[in-house]
Amino acid sequence: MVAINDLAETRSQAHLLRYDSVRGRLDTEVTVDGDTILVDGRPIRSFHRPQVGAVPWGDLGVDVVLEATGQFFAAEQARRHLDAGARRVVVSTATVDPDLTVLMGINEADFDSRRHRLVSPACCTSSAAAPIIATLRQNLSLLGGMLTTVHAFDPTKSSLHDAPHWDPRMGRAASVNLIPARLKPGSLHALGSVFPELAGRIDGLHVRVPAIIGCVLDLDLRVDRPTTVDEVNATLAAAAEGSLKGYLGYTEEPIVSSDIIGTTESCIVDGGFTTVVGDTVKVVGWYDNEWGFANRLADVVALAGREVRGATLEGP
Ligand SMILES: NC(=O)c1ccc[n+]([C@@H]2O[C@H](COP(=O)([O-])OP(=O)(O)OC[C@H]3O[C@@H](n4cnc5c(N)ncnc54)[C@H](O)[C@@H]3O)[C@@H](O)[C@H]2O)c1
Repeated sequence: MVAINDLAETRSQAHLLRYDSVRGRLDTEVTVDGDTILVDGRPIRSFHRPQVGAVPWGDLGVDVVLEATGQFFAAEQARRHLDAGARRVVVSTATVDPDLTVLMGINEADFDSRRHRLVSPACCTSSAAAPIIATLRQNLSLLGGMLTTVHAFDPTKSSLHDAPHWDPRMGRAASVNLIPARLKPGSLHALGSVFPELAGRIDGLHVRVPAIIGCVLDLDLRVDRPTTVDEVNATLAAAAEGSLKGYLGYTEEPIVSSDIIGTTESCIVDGGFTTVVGDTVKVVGWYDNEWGFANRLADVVALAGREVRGATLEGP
């Protein structure tokens, strides 16, 4: 890592790297020298520039910028990092207009370093649904779907008290409410772009709840032929041990959300809840919205950076 840009002062960034209320204390030396953070002796420059594209990434020799402020995920904004000299940009959420949405384990082979300069790994929820969809569509044609995720509250909401917000529900105190919202267009675009048969045929909502980390996904898919719980579970369990190992997990243990903190898969299917009624298959899966998704971000940053130095760029 070469540099960080955040509104927070350097000491505060270093402190939050060392101490985390969920993951505990980092077992590595972190010190500060002016506007440089030293992690195990390795220097990381720290900038504090609120405008996107204000850090001279080119001068710093940066290959990939991870745009993770939550403010600049639209392509028009995130591309300013490219104007500032970054070779590639990965946005940390689902967006409607990336050069490519990469769902690890599913379509990373589509990544073309020459054409794809702005890449999205989707969001934690769409990347949790994706390995289930990718697995079941191999055996069953998918006609449509609905999903609900019960999701730990996150910094996009007011946490402690009611506050003004463009979405009145999102402004309400997240620590004492269940707060429903529709899935964002970026999440739907991510799934529809990688699974074209579901474009316009999948939707849903998330319900933010007062848990610090952890989400449970309830995914209902309409399928084109009769199936059984055993067939669905066997297919998902096989993928978890085979083609999607590391991205999809499978359990029949009676777990709750605390039990998935620190897991690295995009989703862990809870086979005990799989249900089939008529042409509808319900699959339930757990995911760590922070550490699990951070692992996907790291995967996609590595993918975007891998060939960057040798790549010949197409277009501006
Ligand atoms: N938290 C999750 O579960 C989760 C999961 C998947 C994706 N995401 C996505 O990741 C993004 C960030 O989420 P987060 O939970 O890490 O939020 P966060 O609030 O913890 O982190 C955002 C950081 O960006 C900094 N920042 C804000 N505006 C800035 C600006 N103009 N310039 C520079 N720095 C700025 C903030 O100081 C903060 O440190 C969002 O797009 C979110 O949708 C979050």
